[in-house]
Amino acid sequence: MNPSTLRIATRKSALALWQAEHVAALLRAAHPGLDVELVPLSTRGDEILDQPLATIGGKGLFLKELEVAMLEGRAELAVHSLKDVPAQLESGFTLPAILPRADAADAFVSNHYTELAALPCGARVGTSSLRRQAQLRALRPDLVLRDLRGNVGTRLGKLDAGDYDAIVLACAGLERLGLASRIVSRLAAPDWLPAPGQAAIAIEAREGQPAVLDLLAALDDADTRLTVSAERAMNQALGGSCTVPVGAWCMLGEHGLHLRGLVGDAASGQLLHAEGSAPADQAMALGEQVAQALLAQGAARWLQANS
Ligand SMILES: NCc1[nH]cc(CCC(=O)O)c1CC(=O)O
Repeated sequence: MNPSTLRIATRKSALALWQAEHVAALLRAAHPGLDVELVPLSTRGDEILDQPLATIGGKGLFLKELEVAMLEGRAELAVHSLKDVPAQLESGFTLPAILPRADAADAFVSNHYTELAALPCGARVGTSSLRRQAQLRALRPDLVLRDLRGNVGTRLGKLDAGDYDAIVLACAGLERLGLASRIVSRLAAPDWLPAPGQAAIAIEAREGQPAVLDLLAALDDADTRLTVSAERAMNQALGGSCTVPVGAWCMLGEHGLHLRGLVGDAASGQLLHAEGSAPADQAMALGEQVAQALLAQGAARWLQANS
């Protein structure tokens, strides 16, 4: 029997609510007559704001409460930023749809400087992401990196208050919130790598409910699924979560998939790079192959130090 209502569990941040509303609108358009509602919830990841994310640890910090809501029958699906979704899902859950990817680049955001290279020696740059810190240190060892947590609006507020000379955010998040004008320049591949899955929105649901999964699968974008699968397979083979300094960027072209990966050390700014190509149906194997190439260069010591 087809469900007549779908309830979407979502975090309450402006970005999460935008993404959940976006999915709701797409579901209503794909399935006229279907009733789609939002179920906004607080998660541990939203509440622990006084510690750097990397030290709180715990994969899926933003997912748990949403998964509990699905297990308790308070929601049929959850909407996430794919980069916040651990490579290994909780058992019993699946991702029936991955939406077409937005701009996966990071954004250099500043009120005084036009790009990273224009920052004066010793400038204060805000980011709590180890991946961003490692790449910033590699390019500009002279910068003073400072932790910066909170949702997108909070981070921009701290920049505007003068706490930082520049901050780094995801372009996709700024664009979704109507804040694209804050993007001063892009930090993009191949010089700079995003997080695995960055800029893709994922729908999570429980396995074993074919009628619901069918409705959700209507929103899946096959090409995005392929590229992010390679990125996530690489991250998983590195034992990664969003708290380790791993960057990945996969492109799909006429000749198949091309994946670039990096593992960095946020403290020293040392980076290890690897890349590889494979036919489009070999996304998982490509991810594992690039991960092996990074491990062969000694990536494991940094991954362990941060797990
Ligand atoms: N870590 C929070 C988070 N998770 C997803 C995005 C951006 C949107 C996306 O990547 O889809 C952001 C904000 C940011 O990193 O600036």
